[in-house]
Amino acid sequence: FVHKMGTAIGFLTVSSAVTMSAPFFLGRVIDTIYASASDAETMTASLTSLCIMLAGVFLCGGACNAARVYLMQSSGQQIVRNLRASVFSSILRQEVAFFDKNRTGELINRLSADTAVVGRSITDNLSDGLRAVAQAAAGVSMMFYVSPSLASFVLLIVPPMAGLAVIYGRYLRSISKRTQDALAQATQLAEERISNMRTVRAFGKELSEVDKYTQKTDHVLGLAKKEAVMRAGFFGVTGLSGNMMILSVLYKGGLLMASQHMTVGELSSFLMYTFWVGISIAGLSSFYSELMKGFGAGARLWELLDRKPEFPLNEGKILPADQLKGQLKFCDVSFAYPTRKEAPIFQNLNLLVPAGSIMAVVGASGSGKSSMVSLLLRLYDPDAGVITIDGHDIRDLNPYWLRSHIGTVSQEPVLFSCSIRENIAYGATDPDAVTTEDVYRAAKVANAYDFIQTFPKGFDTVVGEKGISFLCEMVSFNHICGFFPQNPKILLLDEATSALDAENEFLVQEALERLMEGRTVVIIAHRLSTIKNADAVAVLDQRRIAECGQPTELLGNRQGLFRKLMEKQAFLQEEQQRALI
Ligand SMILES: Nc1ncnc2c1ncn2[C@@H]1O[C@H](COP(=O)(O)OP(=O)(O)OP(=O)(O)O)[C@@H](O)[C@H]1O
Repeated sequence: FVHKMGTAIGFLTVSSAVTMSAPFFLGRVIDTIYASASDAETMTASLTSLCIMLAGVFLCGGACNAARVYLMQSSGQQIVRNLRASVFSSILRQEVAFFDKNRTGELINRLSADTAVVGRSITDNLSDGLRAVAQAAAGVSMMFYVSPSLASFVLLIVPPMAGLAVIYGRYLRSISKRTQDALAQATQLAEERISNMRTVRAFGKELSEVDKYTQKTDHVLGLAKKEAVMRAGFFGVTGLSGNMMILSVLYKGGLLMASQHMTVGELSSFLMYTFWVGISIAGLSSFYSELMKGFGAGARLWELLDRKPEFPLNEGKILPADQLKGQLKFCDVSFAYPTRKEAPIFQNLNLLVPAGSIMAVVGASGSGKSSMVSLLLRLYDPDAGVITIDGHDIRDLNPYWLRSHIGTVSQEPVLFSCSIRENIAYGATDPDAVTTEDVYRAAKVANAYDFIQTFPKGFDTVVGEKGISFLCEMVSFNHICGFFPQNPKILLLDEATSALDAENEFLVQEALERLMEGRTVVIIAHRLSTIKNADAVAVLDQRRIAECGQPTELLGNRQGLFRKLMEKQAFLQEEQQRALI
């Protein structure tokens, strides 16, 4: 990169030198024409040779300029690419709580829009800016060389213009940050509504959502208009002062010519230099505005790039896999989600899941069943207390290692929009090494093979529908279990309630039961059959485990919470059946 930039700056120097020497030589051409105007033959000869030489020099300058633009642009695109990769990597490293606080739309906006703004500001813009600086400097020097007195007169205009530029730059920087923020909010709104389109449609909110989005974009538009007014004012003033400058050069230059202090060629050269300096200053001011915009967007990016995730990603203790028994223990665990500190989910929760046993967790909706799973996966850390696996605090363990030894099947698995085959292989350590046979074998273990074959495209079906994705997750999970060395000792299952039809549900259930053998299982249970087959049931209530014991034992306690919960469920099921009839 440094090498490329160095070469580009070399080309820039040559092309600018050629450009900036042009007015000087053109002045000479004019003087030649003037001096030999009466002698046509001499004039033709000297004019031809001068013009041929100059054309060669200009050709060289043009080529250098093209090379500079190419090099700058390509290294600029390289910077944008690297920036995008680093920002994406930094986002993916953050702890789960970070994603509760920062919405997807906003992060996507940083990844696409902010990187583009920063990219533009340090690529094309930097290249044009450097050129403008070089040309302005050379132009001013040449102006002094041609006529020091005229130059000092003209340059009186520079200090007030510089002051104006500084004020304008400051304003632009702040407004650009506000515009990017407003844009992020609009993107976030759009992202949420598009991804929850079903809800929007169900409530018939399309028009009001369009209104809301329009309001957000109106805000962006308002800011953009303010920026436009500022820009208009600034460019108007710079344009006007440029013209005034030329006018004053002609006036004062004319007087100097009259007093024989300047030739017509010198005045022409000077005028051309004034033009060049004017153009370069205009270039500098747009360079400056783009740079300020880049700083505005960049500030948000650096913030993200510099952010250290609260949890390590891949450091900590690794236990020998064959020694892992899978005993799980919650000791006095208290926890509240970082975004809702005022609403604790657990307070002094205690639970022991012996190695190799099946623990069904039940509780009312919102009692924190899924939160227990999140804590076990170390997506969040408890505020107090410890969670251990075989007596080891999970905070001391390597999170990668921990998660590779815990198999999870969630209620609503979100898969990527690729084929079932690719989704099945996703869980593997090296998805590229997974063969078609591996995929089929995994599908068979999960009882999903026949089901998947019923789709017209079989394993090449692109995942989307809920039922299909659930089965795929099953298969991918089996894959990890059965064919890969990790072979998770611990399973965390969030039992599906409704995604499948009766026949497939039976098949999935059967596959799950086969998988549970010989592993420690924590299952968020919704079915009575699952609960009855578990070794123990834990009932979550009031931020702790209210009851824990064998299912039959707990059912025996008529006043117990479990019994009440079950009665309610049985009642509800009866109601549902009656409604169906
Ligand atoms: N990421 C989060 N940030 C803030 N609050 C959350 C988050 N996830 C869940 N909660 C809240 O924590 C509480 C417990 O949620 P949790 O999903 O663990 O309950 P649950 O028992 O699994 O419920 P359900 O049976 O409906 O899935 C709920 O009030 C929920 O709104």
